[in-house]
Amino acid sequence: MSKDFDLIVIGGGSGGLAGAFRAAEHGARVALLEPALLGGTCVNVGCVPKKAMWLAADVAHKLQLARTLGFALPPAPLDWPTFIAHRQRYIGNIHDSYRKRLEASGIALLPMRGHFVDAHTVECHDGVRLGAKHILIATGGHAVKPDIPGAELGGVSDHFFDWTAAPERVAIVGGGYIAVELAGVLQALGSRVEVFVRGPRLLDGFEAELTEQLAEDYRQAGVHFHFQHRLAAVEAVGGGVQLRAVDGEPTPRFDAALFATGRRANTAALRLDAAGVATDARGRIVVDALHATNVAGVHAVGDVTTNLALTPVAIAAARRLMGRLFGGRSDNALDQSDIATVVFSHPPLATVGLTEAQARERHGSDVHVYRSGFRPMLNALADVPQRSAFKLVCVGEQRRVAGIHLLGDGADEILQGFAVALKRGITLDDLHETIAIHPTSAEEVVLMR
Ligand SMILES: Cc1cc2nc3c(=O)[nH]c(=O)nc-3n(C[C@H](O)[C@H](O)[C@H](O)COP(=O)(O)OP(=O)(O)OC[C@H]3O[C@@H](n4cnc5c(N)ncnc54)[C@H](O)[C@@H]3O)c2cc1C
Ligand SMILES: NC(=O)c1ccc[n+]([C@@H]2O[C@H](COP(=O)([O-])OP(=O)(O)OC[C@H]3O[C@@H](n4cnc5c(N)ncnc54)[C@H](O)[C@@H]3O)[C@@H](O)[C@H]2O)c1
Repeated sequence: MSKDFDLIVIGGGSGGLAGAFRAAEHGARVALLEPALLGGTCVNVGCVPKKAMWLAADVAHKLQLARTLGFALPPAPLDWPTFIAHRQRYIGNIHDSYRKRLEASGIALLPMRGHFVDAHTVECHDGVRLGAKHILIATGGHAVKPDIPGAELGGVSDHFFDWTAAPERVAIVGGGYIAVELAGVLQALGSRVEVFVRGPRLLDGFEAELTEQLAEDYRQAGVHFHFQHRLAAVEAVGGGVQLRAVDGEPTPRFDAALFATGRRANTAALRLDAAGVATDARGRIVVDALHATNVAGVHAVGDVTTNLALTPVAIAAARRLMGRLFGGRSDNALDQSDIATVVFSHPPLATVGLTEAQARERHGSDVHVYRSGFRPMLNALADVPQRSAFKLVCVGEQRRVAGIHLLGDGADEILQGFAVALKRGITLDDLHETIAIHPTSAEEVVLMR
């Protein structure tokens, strides 16, 4: 049996759903294949449950501050099952709203996997073949563990979201987004956390000064770091695990270990060769600025491609693409420069544009850096030492703002508006001409000199 559509979308995560909805808005007949829960990584085992856990950790921090400031609160450890019930209800509501929207948009949802038969035909898991002029691949990625003995004894972020209590002692391997975010949450919710980083620092690609400050904040909160750690094996010991380094040194026992060592594109099961779709050495689909693959009619967005692996990037790419395919827009490439991003650490680290090192590489000595270090009022009131660190990177005689890097409470919410300004090419003078909002942390951004 074969059924024809204008568009077949493989994968119902951030990019796939955005593409399906936008194509249907433009009047396209759309089929969407998704074998698992609607919303993909972000909704089910990524941004959403992660942010929920981050909020729980934030409440734990605030309770601690409240006690210091004189609120007569008894110790209040988190009851994980209660919180998880709230978290999952929230996620369930997202599933319901997607399902309703798919129905209302007339999108055919097929709850199964698909793979290519040729560039215009997808075979579903049940053998049904679908044909379409356009196919969008949006199959995302999955967490990978290092290829070392005992790796199966450790979990990945997906497993973290199944936990119903904080383990007493946790080892986290990795120094990127997920390692830093989960370390912060687990520490705040009562675990003793040790982080094993193979390099010399956290969060490569982020502003080094701020990541050093973040590591110091984590240390003060009780997190232990092991930089330049060369992991050789994970071993079972006394109902838990220990990590063994290349030099033979074993760690003490942990109740659980999590790998946060990167993700790989979900391309292996797509039979891309049947359509002739090219991938890079890491299995990611190669796309041009318009999200076209090397095969006419086959497109790809999101984590399955070489783009930045962030939900808003997948969504924006899919919407642009559908505008071009079905909305009559001709050149509709996504501008992927200066994408703002936040690491949901404690406190959060928000960044847009060039770091100082990147700016110096591009602009030599014509780089001007402005800093602000201060204690947010709540921390000062409670006599908590944690400070915020803001940094502006400007270039040229005009002092065009090329990078904004904010570490501190509220940074996650402050950055979005300044990211618009940076993309519009503002200068330091523009910031200075803006009257501050007082008393806030955000005002520091317009006062740095
Ligand atoms: C722990 C964690 C936290 C994160 N936090 C953030 C954050 O705070 N902010 C942010 O912007 N990004 C965050 N991300 C990244 C974000 O989740 C991804 O960038 C985003 O989900 C990518 O969307 P996607 O559509 O490309 O893929 P996905 O959302 O992964 O969706 C892919 C879908 O394709 C389906 N699929 C796979 N193979 C097939 C097949 N053969 N046939 C049919 N369907 C298939 C899968 O079941 C899945 O539902 C986080 C990621 C993780 C892991
Ligand atoms: N707040 C957010 O927006 C957010 C949060 C989580 C994830 N994400 C997205 O998901 C992606 C994946 O996150 P991630 O943290 O898994 O990846 P990542 O690329 O950010 O970090 C991976 C880390 O693992 C280390 N590593 C890799 N292989 C290793 C090995 N064999 N042994 C030891 N360490 C190893 C790397 O050095 C790096 O520190 C991110 O790059 C980001 O795009 C975004």
